[in-house]
Amino acid sequence: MINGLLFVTNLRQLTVITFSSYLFLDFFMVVTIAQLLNWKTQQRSITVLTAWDYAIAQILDETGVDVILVGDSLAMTALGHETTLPLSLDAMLHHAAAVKRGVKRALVVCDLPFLSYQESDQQAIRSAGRVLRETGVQAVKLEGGNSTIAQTVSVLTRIGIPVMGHIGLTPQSVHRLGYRQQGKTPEEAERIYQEALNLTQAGAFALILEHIPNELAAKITDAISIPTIGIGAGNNCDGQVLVTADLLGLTAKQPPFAKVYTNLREVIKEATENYIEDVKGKQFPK
Ligand SMILES: Nc1nc(=O)c2c([nH]1)NC[C@@H]1CN(c3ccc(C(=O)N[C@@H](CCC(=O)O)C(=O)O)cc3)CN21
Ligand SMILES: CC(C)C(=O)C(=O)O
Ligand SMILES: [Mg+2]
Repeated sequence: MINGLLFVTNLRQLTVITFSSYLFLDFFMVVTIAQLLNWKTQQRSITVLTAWDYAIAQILDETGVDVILVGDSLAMTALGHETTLPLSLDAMLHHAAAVKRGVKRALVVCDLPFLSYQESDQQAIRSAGRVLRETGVQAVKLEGGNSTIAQTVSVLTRIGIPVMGHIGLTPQSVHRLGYRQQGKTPEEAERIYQEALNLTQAGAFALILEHIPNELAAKITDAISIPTIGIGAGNNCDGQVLVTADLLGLTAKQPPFAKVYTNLREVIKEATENYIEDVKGKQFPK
């Protein structure tokens, strides 16, 4: 309101005000799937981060991040498993419900764990249905883009369950693919491109592109109407996702494409050492 009064003073200020009120509105608006599509057309980058519990989700939501993903990477980062495969649907529901309780603004998406959707469309409906009913999150994500997976996405979408796709490096296939970059040969790139079209056609509302060449991610982003969210897929996607445990430096080792913004392992160690010293030295409690 105060800014609105200021704009009459000169034209340069008007530009500043308009821009800042855009950010201001973004910050207080609850994020919807329709908004993600708008942001793609406006070329306003979509920010996505993972979360695994209430406290982290609440902190991330307060920053104004757009989408919070309850990623099955929590099997590795929070539960200590070697891969994402051991995570059960019940364990995922437990984490997703906690995350959702911490979120007021961001759109919350939950990964469907390994073998909670690949068996049949019926299994996918039951699993995705449980995720929505028992946790309150707004959408599910599943891995792959072949015709079978696209069919599953189509079935879920048609019964009203929003689905985010995930192609390129799909960690639930680690024993077949490893963690190498995907889509390096022209044949592989063409297959991944087709998968992006399949999933768009099937009704997915957005696509994760993981660990594929920049040019392939750019080509897919240009070709499809839904937002692409990259991780190790270059700077030409409609948004980016990072595993929050990597961003915070909670993980001992990160993928080559991750950016570590702070070292919480060190911060936690120092605080803990200070506590131990205080107790042993009778400095706490006073
Ligand atoms: N903490 C964490 N961050 C992630 O981004 C993440 C997970 N966990 N768990 C699930 C998957 C696994 N991811 C990974 C893990 C390792 C590489 C990696 O080290 N790639 C190397 C070597 C691959 C190889 O040959 O084995 C590369 O140069 O591509 C990539 C993605 C991404 N996802
Ligand atoms: C890295 C993101 C896309 C993910 O699927 C996860 O964290 O499980
Ligand atoms: Mg995942």
